[in-house]
Amino acid sequence: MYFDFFCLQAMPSMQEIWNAALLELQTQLNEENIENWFKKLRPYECSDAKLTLLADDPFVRIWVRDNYLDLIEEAIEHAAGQRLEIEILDGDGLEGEEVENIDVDLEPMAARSARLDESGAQTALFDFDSLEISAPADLDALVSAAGMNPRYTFDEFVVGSSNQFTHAACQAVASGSGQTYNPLFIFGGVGLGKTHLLQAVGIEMLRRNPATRVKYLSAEVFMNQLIQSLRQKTMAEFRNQFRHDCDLLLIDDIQFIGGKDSTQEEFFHTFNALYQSGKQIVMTSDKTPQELPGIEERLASRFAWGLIADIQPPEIETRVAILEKKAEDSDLELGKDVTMLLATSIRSNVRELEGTLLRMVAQAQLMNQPLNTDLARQLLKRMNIQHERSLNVEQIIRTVASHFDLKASDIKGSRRTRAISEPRQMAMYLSRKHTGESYPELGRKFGGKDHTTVLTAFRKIEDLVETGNNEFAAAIAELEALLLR
Ligand SMILES: Nc1ncnc2c1ncn2[C@@H]1O[C@H](COP(=O)(O)OP(=O)(O)OP(=O)(O)O)[C@@H](O)[C@H]1O
Repeated sequence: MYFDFFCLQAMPSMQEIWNAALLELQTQLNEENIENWFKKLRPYECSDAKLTLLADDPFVRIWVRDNYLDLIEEAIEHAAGQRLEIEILDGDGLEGEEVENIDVDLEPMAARSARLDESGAQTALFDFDSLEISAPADLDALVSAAGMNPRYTFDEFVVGSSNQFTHAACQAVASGSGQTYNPLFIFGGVGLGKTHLLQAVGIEMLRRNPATRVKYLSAEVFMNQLIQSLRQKTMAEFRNQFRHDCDLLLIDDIQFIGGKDSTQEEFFHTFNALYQSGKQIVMTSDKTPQELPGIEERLASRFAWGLIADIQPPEIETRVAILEKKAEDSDLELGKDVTMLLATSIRSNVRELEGTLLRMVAQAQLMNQPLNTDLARQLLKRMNIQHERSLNVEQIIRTVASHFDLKASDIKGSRRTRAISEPRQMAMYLSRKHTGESYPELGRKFGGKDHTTVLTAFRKIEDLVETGNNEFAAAIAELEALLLR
């Protein structure tokens, strides 16, 4: 067997293969992972087909086997030049080679690869530009190891006018075409998808190049790690991990460092070091840099050097699309009426929208009932969620009348020409659906009609909309868009 190990024309030892694999893993996983799992393994035996590693701690053995085996196999394949089966055995009582110095060279693999390519003198073993993560499971492992949620991808994000600018900026950064957007500063209200987009940048960069050293953390975690490093006198390592061992820094909720002077001081130097070496920084916040309370001017001005992008609460079409996507992803069947009811009840927080949907579905299942609008309305009431803006019958009558060039008195009157009776029936349908008032009460509000007239109108329009009658469905959708905006 011939190993091309870091361009040295010699057979590498089992220890060298393991060291090289660890070096590659170091470029993909954070230090904590390396310390907790990989430094606790040692190579034991190597044949043409198999490399055996030992772990003294049974938990480490099981955890690594269940979570990182694919990654190890890939790293070993790159190091050894061929695929080997990896086996992890209980090391208790077995002698293995101690792994002493895996930090032989902290220069990132990608940089090493590029330097060697440029010189042309040698062939680099690792070509990260062409390195593709084949199985999504590998990407998921990288993403989880970086502390991110594999679900927070661009694909899972529903784009609407409230977030399309920020979404586009994030995509530009992730594809490397947004080099002037440094830093990218995302701000917006609670639960609107800031963290989702922030992590989507990291996930996309890892997908494009698994060797990217992505650091994702909240500003609070940054501060906690800083305090711990000060206590444990490990500041050099703390600084290194952010200032040098990082290609992309994703900081969530930067507003947290407001008023925390030492954290701001440290972050200021981290920011400068990364910025000067051309490394991308993306931050999220609940306010613009200038509005952040307790943030030093020198930091606030730096935050505004690149691009500031905001996320607004989603408009009705986006709320509906988000609900449909979440329902589809969870294999849930959600009627159009229920979707609309939820989308009109929760307007300003996507997290709440998503959470309420899942709770409602779970409760309907527990009660063994289909999730129709009546049950959904009851559940919303029980969850103490009111329509954020409640519609009343008068408003609906006026809106329908003006949409069809009629007067409110036509809708409430008794003329039965089609041009009037159809809009009247639609107004009755919308009133029942969006106010939930009883049929007799609605009859009174529609000019003293019998409750069966309202009931018949409601059922007729509901039927037409559900069976996909385009003319009626389109008219109702237009009216709802007008009423619920
Ligand atoms: N446009 C969207 N498409 C799909 N899912 C979304 C969208 N916006 C938000 N979400 C979902 O809503 C939830 C909350 O989003 P996220 O945590 O990113 O909000 P945030 O703005 O960071 O909130 P906070 O201000 O509380 O930190 C997540 O599950 C996210 O996937």
